[in-house]
Amino acid sequence: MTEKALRLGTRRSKLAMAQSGQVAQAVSQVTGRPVELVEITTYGDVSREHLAQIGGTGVFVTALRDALLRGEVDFAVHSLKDLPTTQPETLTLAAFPLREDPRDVIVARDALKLTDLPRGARIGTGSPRRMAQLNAYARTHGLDIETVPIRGNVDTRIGYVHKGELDAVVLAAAGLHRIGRIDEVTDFLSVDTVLPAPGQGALAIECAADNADLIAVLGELDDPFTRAAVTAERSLLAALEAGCSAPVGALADLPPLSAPLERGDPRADRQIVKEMRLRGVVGTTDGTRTVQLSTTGPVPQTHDRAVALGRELAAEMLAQGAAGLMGERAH
Ligand SMILES: NCc1[nH]cc(CCC(=O)O)c1CC(=O)O
Repeated sequence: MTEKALRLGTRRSKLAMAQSGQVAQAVSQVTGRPVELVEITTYGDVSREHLAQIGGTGVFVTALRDALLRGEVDFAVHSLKDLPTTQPETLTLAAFPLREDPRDVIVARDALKLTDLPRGARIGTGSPRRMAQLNAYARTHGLDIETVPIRGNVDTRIGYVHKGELDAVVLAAAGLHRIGRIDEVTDFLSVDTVLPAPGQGALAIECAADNADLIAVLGELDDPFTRAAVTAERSLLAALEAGCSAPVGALADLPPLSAPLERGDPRADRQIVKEMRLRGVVGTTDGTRTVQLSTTGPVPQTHDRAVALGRELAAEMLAQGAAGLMGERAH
């Protein structure tokens, strides 16, 4: 007997199709059921011009969630960094699969790295978070660069470099990896230089909150460390009351080791490493003022502890004046 296919609702952008396809394969493997992609088209897909005005990625998330709530699809895959921090009660994030590389990267002309860019180099990014941190880095490291606001999908953005309109653009490693263009990266930016967006590099698999059977099978794709990390990062973002386009960077990862690793050292095993470091940053887009803090402790073992970790770091950031740096928004 052939089992009925599970329906995965997806946007039709190249990135969305790539990540939905990858998750579809994984889900089909754990469930033994075929997974069928159902393309959800929104006004935002039809008109890029209007997307800026109607509110960025929010429209896509809303359209996917409407399809889930109407029962037209069984589950959906989101780029976590594009997902609002408020979760509707009727829907559940059933799995956070193992996170992809969370770093931001540069695609530059002539294989240039960030520190090789010539005086006056123009770097394209529409993200106030990236602008703030790149400009702050430039100020403290004697780099003379200009951040230029751009928008559009990954192809469009890389196109600015190929056409010679910009010296470099900033993108997420994860997106390039998923669409098979990671080879075009000319510099992987250290997270000490640019902290990624909360949830960057992670996907979230969402389904109806009352579908216990589906939640259970999707849960097999969940990576507990990824879940703890992104929950803390998104809690930090929510506590800073920042919109998705605000200049907030956050990353929870393994803390640096106090001593170099030897071959066979058990600390290399993530199961044995029990510590997590959470870092957060906010700054003005011109890079003149930033508040960056970090905290290290045991990997939170429950949702509530991960949420508390993010809130605590946000509270410390607010106490150091973070709120005053968050007035700016992307256009
Ligand atoms: N805002 C666009 C977006 N949303 C998710 C990704 C891919 C990276 C990810 O999944 O975190 C990107 C592209 C980018 O920032 O370069």
